[in-house]
Amino acid sequence: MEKLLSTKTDLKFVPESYILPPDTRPGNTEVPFFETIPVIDLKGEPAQLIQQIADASKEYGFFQLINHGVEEKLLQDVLDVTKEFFELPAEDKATIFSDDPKRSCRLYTSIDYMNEQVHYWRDALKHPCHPLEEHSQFWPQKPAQYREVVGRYSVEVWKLSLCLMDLISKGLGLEPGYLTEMIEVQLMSANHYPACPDPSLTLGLPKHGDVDFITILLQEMDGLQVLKDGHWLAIKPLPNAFVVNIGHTLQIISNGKLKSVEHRVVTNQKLARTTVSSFIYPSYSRQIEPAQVLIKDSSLPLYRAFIFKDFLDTYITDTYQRKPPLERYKLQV
Ligand SMILES: O=C(O)CCC(=O)C(=O)O
Ligand SMILES: [Fe+2]
Repeated sequence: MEKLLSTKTDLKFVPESYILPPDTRPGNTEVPFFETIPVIDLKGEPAQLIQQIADASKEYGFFQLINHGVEEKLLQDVLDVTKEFFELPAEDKATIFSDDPKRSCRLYTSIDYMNEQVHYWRDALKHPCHPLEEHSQFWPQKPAQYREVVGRYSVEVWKLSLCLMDLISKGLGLEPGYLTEMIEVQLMSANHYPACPDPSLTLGLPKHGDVDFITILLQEMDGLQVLKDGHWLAIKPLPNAFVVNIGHTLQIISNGKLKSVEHRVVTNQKLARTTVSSFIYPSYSRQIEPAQVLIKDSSLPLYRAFIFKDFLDTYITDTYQRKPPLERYKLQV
């Protein structure tokens, strides 16, 4: 509990255990904005919308989404309530703090604090969301409006995920419902990156790709950076937009057509940053493999079949050892 960054006040220097080795330190965190990442209007003309999402997912693995139908007031309320959560007194946060990654609803810090060599400059509150009636009873009781606000938000994000899965299925030429039928799990992570005395030495999150189908990120200030042709570029915060990115599982199902792109989070010397990531998964027991239609159309499968739960396990081990997590599933073609 005393490990949480949000309960430490007045940090004047970066503690030794957060200083990254020179080869993974960000150094200068001021990088150019990624101006070419598409900004897609969900209210656009359907055929064009399908094409825009397909193109963005193939070329960049990232896009920003506007006119997505989630009310602005709700977006602000979610950011406010999550910020309030991290500002709660230590004794309130202690009730939900846990080092055990198997606990489904928990507050923790960094990634794997007990086992990692260097810590990351992030506290996180993580819990499942869908279906709401199964999960919201385990969410934090404070702030008083947390369950109500995050509950409404989760339902909206789930609806948006179904809509995006439908558009992505169509863009890939898969039969209707192919991807919507596969998604079952929605996990939310509220991330809090406090101001850091020296951002050149630390990261909020290291370079990684997401393991899921898609991630829907709510954010209001910069800090997220994407790797493009060996260079880091910053995602520009757009008011009320979502940042959407393709995860490893969708890269596999699309037989490599859609890209899961590596990204990281840098810290800020003056300002704390709070973001909300929603991860969309299949069921843990689901078999994952490249869609047959895409193989018939094009070439050979690039990945072998596996059970999603097993992939989650190897993703975690590989990521800790800084090995590319898709490598062990690749077929020789
Ligand atoms: O907080 C962010 O900007 C991104 C978080 C992220 O990459 C993740 O949760 O996987
Ligand atoms: Fe991520």
